[in-house]
Formats: sequence, structure tokens, C-alpha cells
Amino acid sequence: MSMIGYNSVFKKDLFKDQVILVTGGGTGIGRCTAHELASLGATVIIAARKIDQLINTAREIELLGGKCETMALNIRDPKQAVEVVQAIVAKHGKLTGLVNNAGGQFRSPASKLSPNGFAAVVNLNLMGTFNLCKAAFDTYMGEHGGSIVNVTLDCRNGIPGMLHSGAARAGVINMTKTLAIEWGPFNGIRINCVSPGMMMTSGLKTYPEHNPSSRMGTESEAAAAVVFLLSPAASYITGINLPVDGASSLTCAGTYGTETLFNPKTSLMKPYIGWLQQQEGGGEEEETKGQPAVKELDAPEPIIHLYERYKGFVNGGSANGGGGSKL
Ligand SMILES: CCCCCCCCC/C=C/C(=O)SCCNC(=O)CCNC(=O)[C@H](O)C(C)(C)COP(=O)(O)OP(=O)(O)OC[C@H]1O[C@@H](n2cnc3c(N)ncnc32)[C@H](O)[C@@H]1OP(=O)(O)O
Ligand SMILES: NC(=O)C1=CN([C@@H]2O[C@H](COP(=O)(O)OP(=O)(O)OC[C@H]3O[C@@H](n4cnc5c(N)ncnc54)[C@H](OP(=O)(O)O)[C@@H]3O)[C@@H](O)[C@H]2O)C=CC1
Repeated sequence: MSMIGYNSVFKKDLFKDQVILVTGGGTGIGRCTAHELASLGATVIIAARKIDQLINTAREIELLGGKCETMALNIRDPKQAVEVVQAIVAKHGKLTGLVNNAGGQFRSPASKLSPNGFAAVVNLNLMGTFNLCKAAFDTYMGEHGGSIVNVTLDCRNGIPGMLHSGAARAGVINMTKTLAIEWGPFNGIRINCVSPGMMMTSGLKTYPEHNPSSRMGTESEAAAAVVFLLSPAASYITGINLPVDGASSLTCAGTYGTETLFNPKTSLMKPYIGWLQQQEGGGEEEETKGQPAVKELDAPEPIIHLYERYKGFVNGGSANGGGGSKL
């Protein structure tokens, strides 16, 4: 009798021996991504400006048996980007994956946006992503290959109230396509984007409540898409932009628009049961299956009844009573 052999892709050690840099990995989507990657065997380096957040996340991951290191980094500084990547390669001998997750913006009607304000957000999101891609290519990936995922933001139909970020993110998506073509021949470098819609993360604390597409996404749902594209399971996928938005970008007004084809109150879409939800359901101090429970450090407030509060913003006011807010 012949045996059937099948070498399945999705294994517990999918990222074994991989060294992956996640920018903005101390909080939100980046933090969830770091957890997922470490749980699949990767050595994860999380880098951002605030070291305390990074240390907390690294500690969580280590408590769960994963490998995680922290590095201070401002992605807007090309010199720091090179230094961080060089330090990783000097220590580990490689950098097989890069998740450009760090980013953000402030809210402002286009009419009130200064050239400086526009430039600051483009520098952060577009230049910052370029800085890390370039450093990874020059230092390691150009010679050895690798996989890159850029976390952007749904900008398909424009982003009213965030002109600068929409322009920067559209730039990242286009840059991703070009790099997929130019860098593919360099040992099969792959580069893709994930475009989250409205995700219920710590990053939303300063944004108006808003929900055009039946429900918010979760950090886990964005992270899962990032991990898939980064992984060998996506070995023939490069140059794409994967929306993770519950189809809101397909509506006439997009994720951030003022109209919706969905009724938030009647949605049948269930949230992905991922890491964040397990924490919320499992109790903060409980021990589960011999593993120490991980405390949610900066869980967002529940965000509901969002649409009404957003309505006035694009006409020049703010939906939640103040101007754009800065973290
Ligand atoms: C729409 C609803 C959709 C509703 C839906 C919205 C959904 C969004 C979902 C997305 C969620 C996330 O991204 S989660 C990520 C959350 N985190 C963030 O967004 C924080 C990101 N912020 C930052 O990193 C920074 O603040 C950043 C934006 C890059 C600016 O940093 P800088 O240090 O360079 O800023 P500065 O040097 O102080 O200022 C540079 C110029 O920018 C201007 N500027 C800076 N902050 C400003 C502010 N809050 N409001 C106005 N203007 C500001 C200054 O006035 C300066 O211009 P002049 O005065 O002319 O000199
Ligand atoms: N939440 C949402 O609804 C959506 C989020 N996004 C995008 O997803 C990504 C993750 O966001 P989210 O998890 O929600 O929010 P968070 O605010 O939790 O994450 C943003 C991270 O980026 C880091 N960061 C910001 N600026 C810099 C910088 N100059 N250099 C290095 N790191 C920096 C921050 O750390 P520190 O301040 O310590 O540097 C923080 O960890 C962002 O690019 C965001 O714009 C896109 C669509 C929707």
C-alpha cells in the first residue's frame, strides 16, 4: 500500500529560524503581530520610540515562551533605520522579515493643513517605510532575500479629514508594487501591503468613534493578514495590497466616508477570535493551561455607536469636540 505524503505549509514552527523586525511592535497591531510571529517560532525584534511599551510587550512574549528583543527607533530617521538593521544582522546573522507597521497621523480638514503638517505625516508613513525597506535591502535582503509587509490604511476612496495620510499610504502601496518588481529578482524578495479599515486598537484613542461597515476590526484580524503575507504560505504572492476591512472599502464612501451600505446594528459578522479577545474573555489574572495569563496593558475602550459622532468632521469641525489630536 502506498503512503500519501503531504508537506503542509501551516506548521507550528512556520517561522522557525526567522528573524523579523516589527516597527511599532510595542502596541496595537504591531504588538499582536509580534505575538503571532513569536508563537510560530520567530525571533522578533520590536522597535519604536517609546521603550517602555516595547519592554512590556517583549516581556509578555517571553512569558509565553517566545523570543523577543527591543530596540529604540524613529523610523523617520534613515540613519537610525540603517543602524537598527545593521545591529540585528550583526547579532543574529540575518533579517528574514520586516513588518513596517509604525505609523499614524493627526486629523485635519485639508483646508486647515499646513505644508509642514502634510510633510510630517508623509515623512512618517511614506519616508519611514522607505527608510526601513532600503536599510533591509542594503544590509541583508538584497543578497539573501526576505519578506516585507507594509501596514498602511484604507485609502482606496480617499480619506476625508486625513489628506496627508491618504496620500502617504497610497504612496506606500504604489512603492510596494514597484519594489515587488524591482526586488523580486534579488533572491525572491517579496513585498506586500495590508490595509486595515477601522480597527479597534490602542491607536484609536484619539480618533472619533466611527463605524461605517457593520463592525470594527480587531488587532488580531490585521495581524493575521500580516503574518500570512509574511510567511512561506504566501510564497507566490508579492506586490499586492490586502484590505482587512470587512468590505468597507467596497462601499461607495469607503471606510472613512459619511455614508454606508451597511447597517451597523444588524451586522451578522462575528469578530475573529484572536489574541485580544481571548484576553478579554479569559480574565486578567487567570492561569490557563499552565501558561501565565497575559494582562492587556492598554486595551482600548469599547468603541460603539460611532457613526453619528464623525459626521461633522469633514466640514471643518471635529467629530469629538476637539481638533486633530497628537499622541
Ligand atoms: C477624519 C476622521 C476619520 C475617522 C477615521 C479615522 C481612522 C484612522 C485610523 C487610523 C488609526 C491610526 O493610524 S492608529 C496610530 C495612532 N497614532 C498616531 O496617529 C500618532 C501619530 N502622530 C505622530 O506620530 C506625530 O504627531 C506626527 C503626526 C508625525 C507629527 O509629528 P511631529 O513631531 O513632526 O510634529 P510637529 O513637528 O510638532 O509638527 C509638524 C507640523 O504638523 C502639525 N501638526 C502636528 N500635530 C498636529 C495636530 N494634532 N493637529 C494639527 N496639526 C498638527 C504642526 O502644527 C506642524 O505644522 P506647522 O504648525 O505648520 O509647523
Ligand atoms: N487602528 C486603526 O484603525 C488603523 C491603524 N492603521 C495603521 O496601522 C498601524 C498600527 O496602528 P495601531 O496599532 O492601530 O496604532 P498604535 O498607535 O498602537 O501603533 C502605532 C505604533 O507606531 C509607533 N510609531 C509611531 N511613530 C513612530 C516613529 N516615528 N518611529 C517608530 N515608531 C513609531 C508607535 O510607537 P512609539 O510611539 O513608541 O514610537 C506605535 O507603537 C499604523 O501604521 C496605523 O496608522 C491603519 C488603519 C486603521
